[in-house]
Amino acid sequence: MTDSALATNPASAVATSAVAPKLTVRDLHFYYNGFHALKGINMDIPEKKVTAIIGPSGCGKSTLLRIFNRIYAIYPKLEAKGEVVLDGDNILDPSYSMNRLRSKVGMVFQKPVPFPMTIFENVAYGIRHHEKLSKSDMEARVEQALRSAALWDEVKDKLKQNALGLSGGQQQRLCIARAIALKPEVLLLDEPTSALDPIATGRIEQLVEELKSEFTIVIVTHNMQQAARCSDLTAFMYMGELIEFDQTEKIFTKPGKKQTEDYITGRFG
Ligand SMILES: Nc1ncnc2c1ncn2[C@@H]1O[C@H](COP(=O)(O)OP(=O)(O)OP(=O)(O)O)[C@@H](O)[C@H]1O
Repeated sequence: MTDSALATNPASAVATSAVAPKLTVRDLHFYYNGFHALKGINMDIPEKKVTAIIGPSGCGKSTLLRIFNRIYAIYPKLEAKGEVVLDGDNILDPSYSMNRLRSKVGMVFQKPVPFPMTIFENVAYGIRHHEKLSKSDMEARVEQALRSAALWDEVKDKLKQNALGLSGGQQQRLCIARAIALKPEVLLLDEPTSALDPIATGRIEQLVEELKSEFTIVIVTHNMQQAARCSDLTAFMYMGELIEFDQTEKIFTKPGKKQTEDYITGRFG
C-alpha cells in the first residue's frame, strides 16, 4: 500500500501506511488514579513524517504524547495498559530502560524551560549524561545541534551567556537543540508554539519541516492551521478516543467522521 493509500479502519481508527511505522500503539489505555483518560488507542506512526495530534481541550493529546517517553512512570497511581512499540520493543515494559528511551525519544514542552546556565551548557548538559566526548567533539556536537535548530547564527557569539537572556522563540529553539543534541529518533513536541508570537511560531514550523528528514516527529497542537501547515498525518482525538487518523490533507478536506468534521469546521471544541 502506498502512503497515499492510507486506510482508516472505522472500528479502531487505525491508519496504516507503506512507510514502516516507527511507533506502533496497540490497544493503549491510560488511567490517572482510576480516571480512564485514554481508551483503546491504536495507531501506526510512520518514520520521518510529522504526525499532528489535535482535538478539544482534555481529549488526551498530551497524555498520549507523554506516554511516548513514559514521563508518567515517575508518578505513582498512573497506569498504562497496552503497548507502544518502538523499533520492535515495547517501551512501556519496565525492563525497557529509561536511559535508552531518553536517548531515542526527545521531548519539547509548551513553555520553553532552559536550564539556568549558559547557552552552550544547555545543549552540552544532556549529551554529557549519555556520552563522554572530547572538548572539540562536544563543541562540534553543540554547534551541530544549534545549527539544526536554526539558532546558531543568533547565538554563536554569545555561547557563554545565560540562556535565560534569550527571547521566548530563541529559548524554544534552544530546547529543540537540547533535545536533538542527543540524536533521538523520535521528537515529541507538546504545543511548542503556544507561548510564542507569530514570527517565532513561523520559525518553529519551518524548523519542523526541516527536521522531519532526520526525525520522526509527533506534535500536539491546539492550532488547526498549524496542524494543516506542518504535518503529514493528523490524528483527531475526542474524550480519550482516537476518532480518526489519516493524511492531514484528507482530515482537513474530506474527513471520514462527522465528529472530525464538526471539530475542524469549528462546530465544537
Ligand atoms: N495529572 C492528572 N491527574 C488527573 N487527571 C488528569 C491529569 N492530567 C490530565 N488529566 C485528565 O486527563 C484528561 C486528558 O488530559 P490531557 O492533558 O491529556 O488533555 P489534552 O487534550 O492535552 O488537553 P489540553 O489541550 O487542554 O492540554 C483530561 O480529562 C484531564 O483532566
